[in-house]
Amino acid sequence: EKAPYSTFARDARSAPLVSYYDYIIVGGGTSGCPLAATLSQRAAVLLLERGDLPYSHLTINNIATFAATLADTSPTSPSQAFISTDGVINSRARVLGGGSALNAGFYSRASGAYVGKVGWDPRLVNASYDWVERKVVFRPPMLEWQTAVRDGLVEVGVLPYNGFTYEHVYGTKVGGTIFDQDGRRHTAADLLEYADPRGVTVLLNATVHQIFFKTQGQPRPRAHGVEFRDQQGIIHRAYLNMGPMNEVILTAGALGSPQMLMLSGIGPRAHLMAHGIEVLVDQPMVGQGMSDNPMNAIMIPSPRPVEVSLIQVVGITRFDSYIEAASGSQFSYVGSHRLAANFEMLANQGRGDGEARNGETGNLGIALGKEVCYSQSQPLKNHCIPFLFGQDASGIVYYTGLNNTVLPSEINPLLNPTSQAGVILEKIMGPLSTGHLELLTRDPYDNPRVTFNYFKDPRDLQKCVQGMRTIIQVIESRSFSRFRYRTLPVQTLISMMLTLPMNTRPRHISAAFSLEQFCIDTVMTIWHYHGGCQVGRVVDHDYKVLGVDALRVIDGSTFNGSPGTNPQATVMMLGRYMGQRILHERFPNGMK
Ligand SMILES: Cc1cc2nc3c(=O)[nH]c(=O)nc-3n(C[C@H](O)[C@H](O)[C@H](O)COP(=O)(O)OP(=O)(O)OC[C@H]3O[C@@H](n4cnc5c(N)ncnc54)[C@H](O)[C@@H]3O)c2cc1C
Repeated sequence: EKAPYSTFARDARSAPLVSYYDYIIVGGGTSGCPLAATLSQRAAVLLLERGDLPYSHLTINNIATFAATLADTSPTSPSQAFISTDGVINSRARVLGGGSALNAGFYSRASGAYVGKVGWDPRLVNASYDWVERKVVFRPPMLEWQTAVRDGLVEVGVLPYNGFTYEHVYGTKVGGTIFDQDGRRHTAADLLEYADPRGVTVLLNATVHQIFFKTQGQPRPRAHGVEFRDQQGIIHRAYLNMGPMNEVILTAGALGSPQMLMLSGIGPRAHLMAHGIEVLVDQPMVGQGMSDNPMNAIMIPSPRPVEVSLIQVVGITRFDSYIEAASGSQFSYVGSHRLAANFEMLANQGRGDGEARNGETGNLGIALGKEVCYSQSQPLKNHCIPFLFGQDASGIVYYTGLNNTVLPSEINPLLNPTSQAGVILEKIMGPLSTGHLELLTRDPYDNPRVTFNYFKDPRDLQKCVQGMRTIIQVIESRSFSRFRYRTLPVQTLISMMLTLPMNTRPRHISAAFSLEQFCIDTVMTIWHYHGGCQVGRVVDHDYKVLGVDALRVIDGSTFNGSPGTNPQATVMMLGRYMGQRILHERFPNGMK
């Protein structure tokens, strides 16, 4: 450790208009930070991040305010909301540390089989994981609610129980977390503490608009610099020093990296031309193979207090569904406290701003109100959600599932923030369903349009159904019984889920009875989206962009499948791993 990274990270407004480096890294995220720290040991590195320092945002720091960060949709939010064309509300990072500054903290390595399939060197992989773990990974506290989920998983046969381990092994385990014992978040930005401060410059609020290429006198286009803009819109240019080993490296994430390639002229010809972008390399695979592991969940109101916890336990099943859980006030799966607040406001007013539903009546004979439409609020603008609610004569708010099961608000954690609940969720491995990404505008600050095609492959749907069945068994297990109301059967919990504004997709009556339809209607993201610059399609096995020189992509956009149960361990590892490999290429005779 050489120095705290805040000593060499500064706002881009103070940067020179023109500067020169050996490596220019675009995106100070989960892989960009460890990569920059590693390369700085032997080269001059510029790391450009469009967001700010993570710890200047108070909500990032604290485990209890996980959802509040995602709910911040202001233009300077560290979390940039987007909705895929599938109608699933999602977030991408805009902050140093990237997704590791927003995420639920769970840390779990990729399997040996994954490492073998990708073709990584297992020794260097393990050393790189160790390097990450020494700085930012902790053992979670495992209090009562998480323990009940763990015991429930074991009771229903997700075996063996493997105790606390970072390894990816079948059965139930407790994994690592980037939240320390005080619930304080550590991020990939902390890995910059490994950097040599003389070798690295980190510029914040620096949005890269374009990569420059030399074409004259080159066998093929060669990256030689980037244009970035500071917060005031001032244009700066950074170029590579002379030298055959110097490179621009994209670490802008699964949305940012394919977007940046396209903005720089590498992508499908017709699409680039439609946006008036000069085509450098016609590369139809850029933006293809986008995948997001679907997440489905059941929320369980608890009669007893529960701890505030994010993911600590995982059940790794043999049918490729991973069961995880979170508890306490943050309710991550809704995606946003703001949605809950919107709903609460509308419910208390007893009206939505959408069309009224005609005189439907719940099973308690309460006249139910309207569906909730979001005409003002981002990111749900112009979306209606079939979310019915009503009030009885005493003014108590009720809400209803599609089969008209009415629950009083005191056991609805969304309406009653003081009540206690947890959520058990499942994510499917892979997934096999894929989609694509397209530019909407030429402004790198705007989100591209993304389609994930959740459950298009029926095998993904079957994994979801099996995962949901396991969740139901855990809820009904003896081990978990203290944390659920006996008066709320699972069927009611399922109905309750169908009322929550977790996505903008239509809900079907049959979803209350068919787990297939439930999976489709209530799909959410676990934010593990990846692809767009996949190995073998856009980059080679050394992560070099096909068809050009001096340009690599090293981040989640290169994955053909999400690694481990959750990807961040492997994304951070990959930054370190590739940093080491690039330095070995640069100094083949040794680092000294
Ligand atoms: C809410 C949430 C919860 C999650 N929970 C977990 C979890 O519990 N466990 C787990 O393992 N994983 C989790 N993940 C997933 C994990 O965090 C991501 O897969 C991982 O962080 C992706 O890393 P990356 O390096 O590919 O991209 P990122 O970390 O997103 O890095 C990309 C960086 O590039 C910057 N950038 C983009 N475009 C530009 C540009 N034009 N100019 C300059 N900078 C740019 C962005 O601001 C960002 O900082 C979660 C993710 C989210 C969002």
